[in-house]
Amino acid sequence: MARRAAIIGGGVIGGGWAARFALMGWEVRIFDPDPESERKIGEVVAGAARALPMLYEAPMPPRGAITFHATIAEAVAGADYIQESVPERLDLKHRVLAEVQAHCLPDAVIGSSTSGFKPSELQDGAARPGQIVVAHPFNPVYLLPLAELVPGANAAPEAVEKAKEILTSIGMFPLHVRAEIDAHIADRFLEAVWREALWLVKDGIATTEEIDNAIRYGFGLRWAQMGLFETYRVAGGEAGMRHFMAQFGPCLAWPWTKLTDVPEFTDELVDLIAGQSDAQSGHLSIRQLERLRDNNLVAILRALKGQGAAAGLLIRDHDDSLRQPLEETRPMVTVRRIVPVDWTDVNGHMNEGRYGQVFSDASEEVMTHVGADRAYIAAGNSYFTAESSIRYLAETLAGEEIYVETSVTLGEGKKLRLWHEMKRAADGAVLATCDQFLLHVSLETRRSCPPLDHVRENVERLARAHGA
Ligand SMILES: NC(=O)C1=CN([C@@H]2O[C@H](COP(=O)(O)OP(=O)(O)OC[C@H]3O[C@@H](n4cnc5c(N)ncnc54)[C@H](O)[C@@H]3O)[C@@H](O)[C@H]2O)C=CC1
Ligand SMILES: C[N+](C)(C)CC(=O)CC(=O)[O-]
Repeated sequence: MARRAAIIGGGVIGGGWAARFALMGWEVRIFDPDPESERKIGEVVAGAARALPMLYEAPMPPRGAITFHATIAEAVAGADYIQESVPERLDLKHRVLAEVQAHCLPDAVIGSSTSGFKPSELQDGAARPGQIVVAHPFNPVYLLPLAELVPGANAAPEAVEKAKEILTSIGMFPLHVRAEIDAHIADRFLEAVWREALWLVKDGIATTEEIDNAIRYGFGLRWAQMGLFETYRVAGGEAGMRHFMAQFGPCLAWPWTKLTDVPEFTDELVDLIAGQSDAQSGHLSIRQLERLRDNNLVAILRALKGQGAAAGLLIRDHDDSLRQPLEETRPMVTVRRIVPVDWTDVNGHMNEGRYGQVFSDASEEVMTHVGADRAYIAAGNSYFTAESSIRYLAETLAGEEIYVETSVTLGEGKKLRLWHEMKRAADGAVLATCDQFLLHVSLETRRSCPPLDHVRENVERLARAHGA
């Protein structure tokens, strides 16, 4: 049975949480007094359903149901995990948390999305302070894995462990923040960057667009893959961090930054920033910007996944955990996936090279299933493709769900022949076929040779079952 999450407050952040939980197979119950919330969350979920599955090669779990409820009591009933995402006001958060605790299971985890409040401030006066933690996410919650998990001194260790288990299971990276401070780790950092950016605009040094360019063409790219310290270690050359600090440390005493001096938040400053932002991006709607952002994030995260680096490594491991063993149907469904944005070409459809990749993934699934898995390959045996013939029958677009049906048409000694049909999930249309001939090889001699007995027997059994 699907696990149940409750989302209290379904705005930008609550909607993102709802989408991530539902797309990871959780039943989601939402409470938000805004009469428009169902429509707004529907739009966030639609964007998430397009973007999140593109990060994965494995099929996503069946999507959990999202339902809307008239009271907090109804929404939190029976929930394992509750995420509070109401506006950033302490009195409101206290009232909502009290209502949640009056009706939820005593061993449910209650996470708060608060960007700035400390957990002890939220736990203050609570019926069961040990149940409440800060789980601070990043927008868009359905794509960015980080959740700062701040328990403070009062959260129960079981609640912290349970929160880590649940956040990890939905593909997030719970960063355990050991000491509670205002704004946790990441927002403290972001506020410093924001403060400097406001000064630069206010002083007429740079426009909003120039500042964005300074980030996205340069250090923003470095931060996504190495963060700050590893980046600067490399910048110190062979002598590393010590040299970097000796060379640049003294600059901190120079008047390069405004340090903690905050610009006055006047209507004039708001008009200046909002006006420049309109000039920079006003030709695009927020939904268009969200789509652009999501496409770029998917492409960046997939590139990092290919490298097994930073957040990409987390997604790769999560992807592995979502894989299900192949079922011996006739034919076998060897691939089920969403076509990611970075697979399309100038014609706006899936590039022909990616068809080869899909069929290669399908044959790898067959190999794993018959016992020619990673351990078998590491021991020096494998299959190489000797010939494949692909027919491209229909266009395939980014975001479409596809699957491959595979039959073993020949399994005889070192010969293995597979017939793949790639289909569109929406209507079952055949998009492409592939007739693939593989030879078993020794990785030592790089020449063909018979497979080990268990692999040969499995291949022969499948060929008999599937018929020529
Ligand atoms: N927007 C952002 O970039 C981020 C915000 N956060 C945090 O997430 C929380 C929510 O922020 P947003 O989603 O941006 O705000 P938002 O204004 O988009 O959404 C807040 C939602 O709470 C609902 N709400 C108001 N009173 C409520 C009540 N009594 N019970 C249930 N729902 C109620 C509103 O109708 C609204 O839909 C805040 O604590 C914020 O600090 C965290 C990370 C990023
Ligand atoms: C602006 N903010 C403080 C609400 C931002 C966050 O809390 C995290 C984010 O997504 O940038």
